[in-house]
Amino acid sequence: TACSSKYVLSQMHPMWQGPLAVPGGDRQSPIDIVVRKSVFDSELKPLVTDYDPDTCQQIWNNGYSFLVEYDDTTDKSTLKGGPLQDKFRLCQFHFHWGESNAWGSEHTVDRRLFPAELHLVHWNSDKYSLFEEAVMEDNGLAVIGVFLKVGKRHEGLQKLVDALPTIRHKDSVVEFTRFDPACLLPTNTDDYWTYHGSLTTPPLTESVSWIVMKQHIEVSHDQLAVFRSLLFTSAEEEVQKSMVNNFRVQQPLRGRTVRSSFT
Ligand SMILES: CC[C@H](C)CCC(=O)Nc1ccc(S(N)(=O)=O)cc1
Ligand SMILES: [Zn+2]
Repeated sequence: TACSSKYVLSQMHPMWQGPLAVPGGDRQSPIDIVVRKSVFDSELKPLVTDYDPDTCQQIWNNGYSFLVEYDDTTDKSTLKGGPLQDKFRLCQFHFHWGESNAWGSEHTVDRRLFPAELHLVHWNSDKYSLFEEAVMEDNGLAVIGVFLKVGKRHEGLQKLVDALPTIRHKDSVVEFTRFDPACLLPTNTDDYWTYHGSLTTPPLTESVSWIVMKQHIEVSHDQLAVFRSLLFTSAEEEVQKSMVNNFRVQQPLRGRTVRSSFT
């Protein structure tokens, strides 16, 4: 899909972590969510996700994370409600993780780090006709963030974990069908924080309505270990580098308010 091919353009080695010159740069992501400074907003609605597993197409290693991509040529897998005024189309989901269980998430809650974080990426199909248009607009994207904790095995995740050894190297892709991303959402999707931010990898465009779930999901130690068996490097490269620590450091809040859907 468009979102995926474009994503490969933006794949960068984590070395870019530095303060890249970003237009404006006053609404960058990720951030630390300071719970006691978040503001309850009673206008915030429950999230409404409507994902069709038949739109799942492929899974691939883009040299920074692994992406599960969805057919976003129709409104078959959508997100609406929450803080959003429009309908958003799912185009892909991916994760960020650490080399150890002590860190790996991009967002933090009162400075608390999680071992990994899931991002479900959607674009505003009411206002734009293509992902790459939406990615440049300030209300173009909506990304749901879900924290992962190490605990019991996540049955729904296992199908995805089993596919990872087939895409160990950068630019490898395999067909991946009939995966319902709703199984990766926590049981409670009514409680979330939301704020206006950016993509967390280049082009770092400030086009994202972030929706960070309060409730985490659990995955097993072994499942997370398979994430770490992926490689940043392609098959040809002599030195193979483990795909770990593919997260961006927290960015300044710059006066933004984080709203909460719960008290
Ligand atoms: C013109 C298209 C441009 C290359 C964007 C391609 C893309 O989809 N990038 C992307 C998506 C999600 C995140 S995150 N980690 O969820 O903030 C980071 C980067
Ligand atoms: Zn991400």
